[in-house]
Amino acid sequence: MSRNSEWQEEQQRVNFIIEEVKKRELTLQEKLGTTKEEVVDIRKNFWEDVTVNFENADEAAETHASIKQQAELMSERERSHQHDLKQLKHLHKLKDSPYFGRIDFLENGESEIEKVYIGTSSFVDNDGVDFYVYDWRAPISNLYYDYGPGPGTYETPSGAISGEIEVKKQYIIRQGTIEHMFNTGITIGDEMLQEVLGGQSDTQMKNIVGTIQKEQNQIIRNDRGRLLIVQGVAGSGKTSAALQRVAYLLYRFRNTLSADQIVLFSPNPLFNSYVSTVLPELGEDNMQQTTFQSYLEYRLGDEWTLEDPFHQMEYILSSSNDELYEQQVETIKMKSSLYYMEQMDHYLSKLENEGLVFRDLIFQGETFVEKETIYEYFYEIDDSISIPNRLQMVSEMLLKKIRKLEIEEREKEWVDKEVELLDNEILLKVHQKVQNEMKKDSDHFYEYDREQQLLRALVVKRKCKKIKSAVSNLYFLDMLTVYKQLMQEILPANLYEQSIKKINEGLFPYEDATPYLYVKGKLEGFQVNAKIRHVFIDEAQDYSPFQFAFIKNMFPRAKMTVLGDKNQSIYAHSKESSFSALQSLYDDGEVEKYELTQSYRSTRQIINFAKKIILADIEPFNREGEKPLLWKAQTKKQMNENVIERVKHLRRSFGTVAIICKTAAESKSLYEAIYHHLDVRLMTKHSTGYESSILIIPSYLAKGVEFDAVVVYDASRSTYNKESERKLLYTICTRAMHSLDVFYVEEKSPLLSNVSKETFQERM
Ligand SMILES: Nc1ncnc2c1ncn2[C@@H]1O[C@H](COP(=O)(O)OP(=O)(O)OP(=O)(O)O)[C@@H](O)[C@H]1O
Repeated sequence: MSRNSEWQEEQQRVNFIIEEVKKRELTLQEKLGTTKEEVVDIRKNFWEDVTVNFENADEAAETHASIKQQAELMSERERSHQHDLKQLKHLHKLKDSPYFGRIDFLENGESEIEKVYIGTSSFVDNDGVDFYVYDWRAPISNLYYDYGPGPGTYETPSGAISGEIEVKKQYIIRQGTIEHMFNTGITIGDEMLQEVLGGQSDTQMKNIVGTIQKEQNQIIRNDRGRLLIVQGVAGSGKTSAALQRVAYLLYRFRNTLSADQIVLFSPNPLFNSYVSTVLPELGEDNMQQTTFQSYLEYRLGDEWTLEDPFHQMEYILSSSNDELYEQQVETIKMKSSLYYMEQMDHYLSKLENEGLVFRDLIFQGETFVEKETIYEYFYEIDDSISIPNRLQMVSEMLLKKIRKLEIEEREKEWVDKEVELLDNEILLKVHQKVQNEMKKDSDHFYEYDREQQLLRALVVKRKCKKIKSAVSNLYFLDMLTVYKQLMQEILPANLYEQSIKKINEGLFPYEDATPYLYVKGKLEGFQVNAKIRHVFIDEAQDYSPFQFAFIKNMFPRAKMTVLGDKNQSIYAHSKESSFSALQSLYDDGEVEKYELTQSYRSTRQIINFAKKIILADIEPFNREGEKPLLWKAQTKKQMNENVIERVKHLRRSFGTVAIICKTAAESKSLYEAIYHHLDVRLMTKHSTGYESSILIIPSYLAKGVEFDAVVVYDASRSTYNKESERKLLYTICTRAMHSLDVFYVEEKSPLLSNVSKETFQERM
């Protein structure tokens, strides 16, 4: 068949499918209208359609059954309505681009080749027999991602199916028109990827279902194991694989798993919004998204104002002259190790027999129960009972005491005064209550006395509310002192003193938050989240072993997918061994590991430059661009002028140009220096999104995100000179898709000394 007539035939099929989709949309819209009316109708007539009669037990049971039946009918209609709405969303997407791939598959033992078209969701003919389009997550679609032409096998619930793939094709269809069509081999074609990756960056991440690579597909579809670890170089598609994996799991386990049972921990709010459109674009609901910081804040409640990790980061990146700097870094490292957790466990086990610290219980400004008494109560309880259970028992004991106190207090003088201060509304309510009582019981003693009795009880009850809730929430345990004592026991004296000083300054140090919550959980009982079935941790190299262990503990029923790049770890607590520490928390058979070495984001020239910074093994994708430019200036003023000119030039070709500074302080001062000359936007830790434009952004906030052009600001010896900043510099450079410029004053950073001259061009 000539290429032209083949193209025409394919376009005709696309037209046919789109017509069918439109028809289905109409039918569905009509159905949706009817279901909606039905639901409104059921709601309106709910009480008319049930027979309500509570005269005797039989009638009541019948009433109950009738209400239940009616409620079930309504929720069934509502479910069907939701299902149809989702279906409509899928159809809407198919109308624009019904599919992106095709394989012609001859199943062993069959004589007819099946043409399997693959798109973002399935579309079946009216009889429900023929698949016009298969969902990319359907078992048969796996052939498309895992094989080229030749033999292929896919798994189904009833066993493996093998056969021969005769043809493998890819399409780019936009607004119903085939724009590109290729025959392709095992890797999903270079042409297609060139087309996708060569485009301009987006302020929102795109789905990659049309071009998922074989090694990414393994990660997306793996449903074995409890822990899946992905170590992948910058731009290798870890985040993409994670998001498509969420979509896959929602499809594969659609009867038992919903989006709100999945949580993604992401590095910062900007990243959160950057990835938030991928799942809706695939017709799925978004999973829960949070940052570890927000999660800690939520867990700490109002008890503390938590230092944010970026505050810590600013200190680490800009205060190396501080005399306590080394000590501070050492403390952070110590508190993030599993060794610290073990030491804590050891200390906590000693508390079984002695050493917990309590607070006096105060009522009306006076000590009601002394802490020593609470201590005695606690340690008198059988020590075979766990600490959380013993604390509960003490709490109940104290509540009993408070109830007794309540009765005694009613007779006290202070109550008279408080009764007088009660507002009229309450007086009226109590009066009415007494009137009602008197109707039922004529024998009742005097109305006035009864009213007084109730009012006094009410006043005392109100006064005791606070102390009762404090006791129920175990505030009589002095957690902070326990935690301080524990640090004193475990840490060397100098680190201990510094830690105490930091806590006393008012902000709760970030490095203490997880250990503190761990101790609290161990003593008071963990409030675990058993609803969550999958936890995803992106940029996982930035989590400490302690934090991993904590997350595992908090989500006991969840499987974990952990994605990171050891070469991008930028926090003081990060360790190369973080992943192996995490692995050590699982049995060998529970862990699945993958490595991604091919980078898709940046041009070959950018990767060749960046990989020399860390001497890593990265395969660039075959996409060409300009060599990075290194701009030398004699003064800072000149560097700023160079940046302004270059950015103006870049902006003519690119949508988003990011000027990446080392710290937030530097970003701000650059912004102030250049905003009169350039239309720039300053990104801060509070930024949740951006439009295609010129941005100034601190290094650590650019994590996980990408830009058309990156300008590395001030890569001078004076700014980047510590070995610990090597990975940061690498991370910054790998944010660039098409163009990279590095600016410095006088002498470039020694961290660039391994980068060979052939990989860049110099400018003065
Ligand atoms: N199979 C693919 N098809 C098309 N684009 C892809 C594919 N894999 C990755 N990409 C693109 O490569 C870029 C990098 O992907 P992603 O952000 O997922 O990588 P990452 O490994 O999380 O990166 P980093 O660790 O550097 O933040 C994105 O633009 C993504 O769309």
